[in-house]
Amino acid sequence: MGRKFFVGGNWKCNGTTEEVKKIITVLNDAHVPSGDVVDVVVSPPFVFLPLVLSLLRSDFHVAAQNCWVRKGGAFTGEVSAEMLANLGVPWVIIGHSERRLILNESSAFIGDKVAYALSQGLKVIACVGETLEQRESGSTIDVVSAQTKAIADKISSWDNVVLAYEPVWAIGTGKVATPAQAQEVHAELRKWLHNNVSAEVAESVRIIYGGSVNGSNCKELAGQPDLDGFLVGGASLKPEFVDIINSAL
Ligand SMILES: O=C(CO)COP(=O)(O)O
Repeated sequence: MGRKFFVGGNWKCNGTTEEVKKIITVLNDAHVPSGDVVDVVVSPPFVFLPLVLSLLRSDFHVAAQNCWVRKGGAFTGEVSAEMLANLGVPWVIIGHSERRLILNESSAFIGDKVAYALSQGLKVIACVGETLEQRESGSTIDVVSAQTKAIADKISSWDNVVLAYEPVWAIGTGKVATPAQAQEVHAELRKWLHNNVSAEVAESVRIIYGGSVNGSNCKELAGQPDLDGFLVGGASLKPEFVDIINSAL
């Protein structure tokens, strides 16, 4: 059984009600492969989740961009995994580099979050990726392996996890990883899973790429054997997101 292609759209901290409605209209009108061929998941800011849940076509799914690390309670400003489950949000993005680097979330904290979100029945898009400095010093594989280990240490099943490789130097920079650069890291991550989790998990877990993916570069990236889809930032707010979904074919 092959791995089903996965295309996520991370809207980050963008959008107004009117803009959200426009994006949804484009997505709802789009001709794309069936849900048997590709999983499409859009991730609006928390405040727009109910609107997106109510308007979005039923073959596309919704993700939150973060959630709290434990059960909710006295944690001002946080949104818990239970709340997302209660709202009917099936997916959550955890460990995005913007949270690791700007909000100082550690790998151990992210591992705890992934484990808690899974325990509440959510599916997780877990992100890893190296900075430019780390790439230039030759530590890319060590960095992404350690980030993956911090997650693997806390979870007992990878069934509901998609791993997103997002090199920090490629995010929002227009500097996309070459297909060969992406394939090399994806293959190493799969090897890490094989050696440290199991052969079955290595074979079945989808490893998706994020970082300056657009309608023009997606097809070549999608052709790489260990690349099972995308996590798209900027281009997920534009009609070309539909072209990226169609790169699944
Ligand atoms: O961070 C990303 C997706 O999570 C990628 O962002 P860009 O596609 O804007 O580079």
